[in-house]
Order: sequence, then structure tokens, then C-alpha cells
Amino acid sequence: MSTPTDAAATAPNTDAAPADAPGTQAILADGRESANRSVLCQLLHNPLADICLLIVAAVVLTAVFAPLLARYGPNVTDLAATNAAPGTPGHPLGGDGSGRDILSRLIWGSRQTVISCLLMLGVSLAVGVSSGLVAGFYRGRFETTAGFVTDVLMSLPSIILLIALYAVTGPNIPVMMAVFGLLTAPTYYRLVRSVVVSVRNELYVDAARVVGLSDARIIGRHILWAVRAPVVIQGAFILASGIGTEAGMSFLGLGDPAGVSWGVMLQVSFNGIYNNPVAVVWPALVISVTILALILLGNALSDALQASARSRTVTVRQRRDALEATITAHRDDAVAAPDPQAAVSIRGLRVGYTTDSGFREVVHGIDLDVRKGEIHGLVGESGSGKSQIAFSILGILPKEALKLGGVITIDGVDVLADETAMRATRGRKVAYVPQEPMSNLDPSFTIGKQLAYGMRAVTNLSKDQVRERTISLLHSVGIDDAERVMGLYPHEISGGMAQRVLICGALACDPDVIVADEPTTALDVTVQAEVLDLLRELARERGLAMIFVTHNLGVVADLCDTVSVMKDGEIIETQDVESLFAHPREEYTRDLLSSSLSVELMEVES
Ligand SMILES: Nc1ncnc2c1ncn2[C@@H]1O[C@H](COP(=O)(O)OP(=O)(O)OP(=O)(O)O)[C@@H](O)[C@H]1O
Repeated sequence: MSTPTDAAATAPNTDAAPADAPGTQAILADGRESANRSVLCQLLHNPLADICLLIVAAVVLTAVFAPLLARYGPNVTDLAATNAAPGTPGHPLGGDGSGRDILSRLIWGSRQTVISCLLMLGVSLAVGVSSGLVAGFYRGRFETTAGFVTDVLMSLPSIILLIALYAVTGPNIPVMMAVFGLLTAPTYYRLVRSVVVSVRNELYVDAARVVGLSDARIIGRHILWAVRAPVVIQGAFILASGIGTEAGMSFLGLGDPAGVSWGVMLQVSFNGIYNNPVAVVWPALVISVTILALILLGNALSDALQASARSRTVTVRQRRDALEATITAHRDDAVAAPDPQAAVSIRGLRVGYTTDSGFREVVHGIDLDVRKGEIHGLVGESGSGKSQIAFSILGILPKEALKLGGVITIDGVDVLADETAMRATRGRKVAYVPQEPMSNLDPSFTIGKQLAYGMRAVTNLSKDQVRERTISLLHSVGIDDAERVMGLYPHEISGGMAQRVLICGALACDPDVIVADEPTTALDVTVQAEVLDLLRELARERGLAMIFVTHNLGVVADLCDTVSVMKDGEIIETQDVESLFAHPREEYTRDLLSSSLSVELMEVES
């Protein structure tokens, strides 16, 4: 069962909606305005980013089309234009001290500035990204050596180094910028290395290794994809620092006086500042505006990428359209009242998603009642919607899920419609036993701390009372040396014990309802049997209503009192377990039973 990326903590919104489907008015009011946009769309919807993009694009286009745009050559002089004021005919921004047209020189200057900065970025990318990839992926000696070189390079004062370089190369801006690119490469190295280290052991990378992909293909296909966003964002900042450095070096007189760049223009105009102070303004302005645009663009890009990395979200319009379509389609459906005797009662639950291929309803108006003391199995093929029901009861549907209708009453309160009621219920009246015991425990805290933290969040018990209760709960789930286990970290206990700890956490608040999501799937057969026995005992002792999501009909036969069979988002059959196994009503249930039997026979034979 998939885990939602985020609990559905939704903020109220006041959009009107048709109210004649069960639970829809309240659900719509619970909707959250959010955007479902690609990174580019997110960027384009940010006015500041649009302006920055326009500025950067204008600079690049000016550099590319400089020969067409500039009215004069970069070094063409006209004595009449010497120190001409802005607005002089033929010289909109005036002329410099040598009678050269300032606007034309700015246009030509953009070319050298852009080329120098791209050269610097290219060197920085080539050295920093490739060494970061290799160091992060292979680690070992290369990483140690590269780390040392990086530290050395980062400790060097780049401007001083570039000034020293001038003594060797003379006024050679391309070489200077290439060296500056080398000096900024450590920034990329560190960034890329840390991203690669964090993804190299991901399961999908292991899977790629297992299917036989070469390292080069794994890096090209999976690792580079993971580093692309930080590399692009960092690129904007590095370009900005490149423009600043080029201008600074030229301003110090280390640029090529025969060439024309914004930095050289700044230096030349500064030399004649007393005769023509306005001439300094233009190069200073374009340098500042371009640097500012690049930095703001980098920030906007970072925001857009972060937003798109969060789960897919749905606009109010999409939510409303989906709701209206659902209401229209099911206007005449009869919906029974919730069962007041049930610990949890579901009526007409509908859940959907907006995907790239359009809206899709995945739970189609299901009804379900589970009474106190009843263990109810929820079975069905993968993708049939079991998890959506479990998540709906727990109020942890992903943000992008559309709650299209229905009622879920727990203790007489419709928790589906009321997020506050859901929060008050979750962890107190309804608890959850997840599928993967290890990944549901925080590796940074001891078992005792994690259990105590959860307990203190939902009860008013003192520290000592919490400790006492934790010990007694650990005993009740069959952990005898409770005090020792409380001091252990998750990696120090077995999977079976971790699952017992999670069961203990679920029981901490003395809930009425437990949703168990395939809680034994990750365990070996012997431990599975122990955990099932434990759940059965606890449910009987405490009179719990338990919804047990599973694929395993053997477990259902062993543990459950009643069972619902799901297919394509619908409950097609609900019976007590014995009747279902003896007289399945639906063809699909018969197929499910016989396929499960064949699997078991195959297991026995092998
Ligand atoms: N975030 C999502 N976006 C789009 N569709 C989703 C999303 N989460 C689930 N679905 C769809 O909802 C349907 C039901 O999924 P669900 O996870 O409830 O199935 P399941 O019966 O629990 O399957 P399994 O036993 O494999 O966990 C599936 O078709 C699935 O593709």
C-alpha cells in the first residue's frame, strides 16, 4: 500500500458548491487552493521571475544580435560625440571621452560579457559537476583527494589570484574567466557530491544496478536527473558572480582595453568621471540590473522547483469541476444513514485524483460498518482502493486526493467533513499500524522516546506516568525486557519487535478503532503468526474495531470476523469470514479464493 506524502491537513476555503450529494458541501469547504503546475508554469506565474527572465533573455539576444543592433562599431569614434550628453542625435545615451557611442558599446559589450561568463560557467560546470559526480558515486580516494583540493581552492582569495595571474597572461579576459571558473568549481563539486551521496543508495539506483545498467548509464539516467535542479539554480548565481568579477577585474585595469565589455566601459568612463559623470551610470546600471536579475531568477527557480517537488496538488477549479460532475452523476443515488452501533461507519465514500490524463474516481461510493470487537478484513487486488479507504478513515489522504463525497462517522462525528474533528480523533480514537515497521520508526530516537513522544502528544500524563504506561504496553505486546528495549534505537531491534513497538504506539491512546495496513507483510512467517496472534488478543481484550487491509486471504481466514472484497474501487461483497469462504457470492471472489489456494498449494509443493 502506498503511503501518502503528507497528511491531508487542509485549510478551509469558502467557494460555493452544489450541496446535494452526501458530505460534498462540507468537503468542498475543506478544499485547499493550490496549483498543479509544471516548474516552467510556476516560474511564469511569478511576475518577478518573468521580469528577470525578460532581462536575461534581452541581454543574451543583444549579445547574439549585436552586429545587427549596434549602430556603430565598438571602437568607431566621432569627435562631435566626445562626452556628448544623453539624447544627442545619433547617440541616445551620449558619447564617451573618445567620442564612441555609449549605446553601441553597451550592445557590443554584452557580447564579450556573455561569452566570458559562459566560458567561466562551462569550466565551472565541467570540473565541478564531473568531479562531484565521480566523488559522490565512487567515493574512496578520489573523494578524499577532491575534498582536499576543494578546500585548498576555496581558501584561495580569487581576486588576488586573478591579479597575480595578470602578471603571467597579461590582459586576457578569456583565460582569466576560465581560471575564475576553475576557482568556482568547488561550489559545484560540494553541491553535486552531497546530492549524489544522498541518492546513490536509493532503492531505484540499486534496482538499476541489479538490472545490469552500467555505472555510466546509472549516472546519466538517475543521478544526473537528481542533480539537475541544484545545478541549474547554482548556475544563475555563478553567472551573476562572473559578471561581477569580470567587471571588477576590468575596472581595476586588468581587462583588455582593446576589447569592449561592460567592465572595460566602466573603467574607461570612470577615468573621465569629472568630464562626463553620466557615462559611468550606463555600464554600472546594466551590470547591476543583470546581476540582480540573475540572482532573483535563481531564487525564483529554486522556489518553483521546491514547489513542484511537493506532491501534485489540485486547483480549486479542478476540485469544483470534479465535485460538480460527481454530484450530477450521483444525484439520485440513495445513501443510507450511518450505523449508530458501528465504531466506524462509512457511507457513499468517493475519492478521486486528477492525473495528467484527466480526472479519475478511484473509490466509488463505498459503504462499510465495523463494530467494536470486530476485525474486518479488506481484501482485493492491488489498486482496488483499499489504501484510499484506510487513508480516508485516518484523514491522511494525499493533498492531491479529491474527497468527492461521503460520510465517515467515528463516535457519531463525521470526520471526513471536519478536519478539526479528524485531528481530534486521529491518534486518540483511531490508530494506525503501518506496513513497514522499520521505515515507520525514526532512526534518530530510542524506542522509549518515540513511544513517550506520541503518548504525551495525545494525553495529559506526566513523564513518570508515560514511562510506566510505556513499560506496561510493551509488556502487553509481548516485550518482556521493556526497560532495555526502550533504550534501544530502531536499528538495534528486529522487524518483528519493531512491529510490536508500532502496535504498542497505536494502543498508547487506548483507541476504539485500529486501521492495520498489511502489518505482517514485511515479516517472516513465524513472526507474522506471532503478530497476528497478538492483534487478535488485543482486539478481543480491548474490544477494538479493527480494519485489516491485506492481500492474504489466509490471514483473513485466520484473523478476521468479517470481510469486504474490493474490486476497481468498489466493495463487491461483504460477508462474515466463514460464509465468504464457504459461499462466495461473486465470481470475482471465487477467482480470488481459488487463485489464493493455488498460490498456497504451490508454496506447499515447493
Ligand atoms: N496520488 C495518487 N494519484 C493518482 N492516483 C492514485 C494516487 N494514489 C492512488 N491512486 C490510484 O488509486 C487507486 C487505488 O489505489 P490504492 O493505493 O488505494 O490501492 P490498493 O488497493 O491499496 O493497492 P495495494 O494493495 O497495491 O496497496 C489506484 O488505481 C491508484 O493508481
